[in-house]
Amino acid sequence: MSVCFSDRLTQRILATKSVTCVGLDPRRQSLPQGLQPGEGASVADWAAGFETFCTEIIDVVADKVPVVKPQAAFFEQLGPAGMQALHRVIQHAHNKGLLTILDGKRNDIGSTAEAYADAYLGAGEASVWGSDSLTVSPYLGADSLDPFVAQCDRRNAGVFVLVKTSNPGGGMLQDRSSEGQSVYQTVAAKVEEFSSTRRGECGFGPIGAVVGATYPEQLAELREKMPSAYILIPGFGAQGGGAQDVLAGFTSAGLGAVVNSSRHIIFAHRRPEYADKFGEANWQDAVAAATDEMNQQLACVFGQ
Ligand SMILES: O=C(O)c1cc(=O)[nH]c(=O)n1[C@@H]1O[C@H](COP(=O)(O)O)[C@@H](O)[C@H]1O
Repeated sequence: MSVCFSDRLTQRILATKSVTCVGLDPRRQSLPQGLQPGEGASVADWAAGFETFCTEIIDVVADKVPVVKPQAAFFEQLGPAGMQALHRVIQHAHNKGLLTILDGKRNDIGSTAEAYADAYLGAGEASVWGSDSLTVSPYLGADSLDPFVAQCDRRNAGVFVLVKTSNPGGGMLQDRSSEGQSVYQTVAAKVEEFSSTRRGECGFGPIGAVVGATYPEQLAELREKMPSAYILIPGFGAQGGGAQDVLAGFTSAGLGAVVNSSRHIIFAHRRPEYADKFGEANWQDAVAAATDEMNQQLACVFGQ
């Protein structure tokens, strides 16, 4: 890959006029009936169902959004068959021109983190996964992030470091203060340090941050503290975040962030407002409608 991750993301955002990230979180019990393999099905049957589900979603949203975020956990639940499905889902997204954020929230001590970085962000035959970017945890310290940053440099990959997560309990650690600074502020400063020396043409670097839509005040604060970092904003839709909550994450040109929604888009056929209109058999149309709706709700970021 010859172009910086942040520039590739920016190009896709401008081309699609969308800041929506569609989260691929396949859950057995929520799959459309037609894709549920039935009683006594093997994990391989479920993996096939997940793969069909995710690739069909990709086909629907490929021209509507810049990026998709497969959540590794749901594929890992299915063992090797699930991991192979995940691999093919990532490839399918790339074949359709989408960027990928693999949501694995990985990390370990530096020497092991190197293996994670190589596994998920490596290139060609060296990597089974070859994702464009990966979510990573900062809780083993700055040296644990170095291998991921090195991989960003080597391969023009990207990472999103957990800074202020969307869940209610995240504050237990992230809001803790010492020496006048909270943990999330300390992590944000590190992210900015990494990205500020690696800015692409768009003005942002490849080391991004995760900040939940459920914390709009902190999002505004963190946008200011990390002017060089792309922000992945989860928590839109099913977790209660709305367009007004995420506005502060963007620059006046509508750049610098992408907003993830998983359940509200991929299982839109189960939402009352779409269930009657499309029915379960037309779940792909519900995905398209929910994606269009989110794009419309977020169109305001371009006109701030
Ligand atoms: O890293 C993430 O993507 C993430 C971070 C965070 O703070 N909160 C959060 O919800 N996520 C992920 O974003 C997705 C949210 O899914 P929905 O609540 O269904 O939109 C899930 O895959 C979560 O694992």
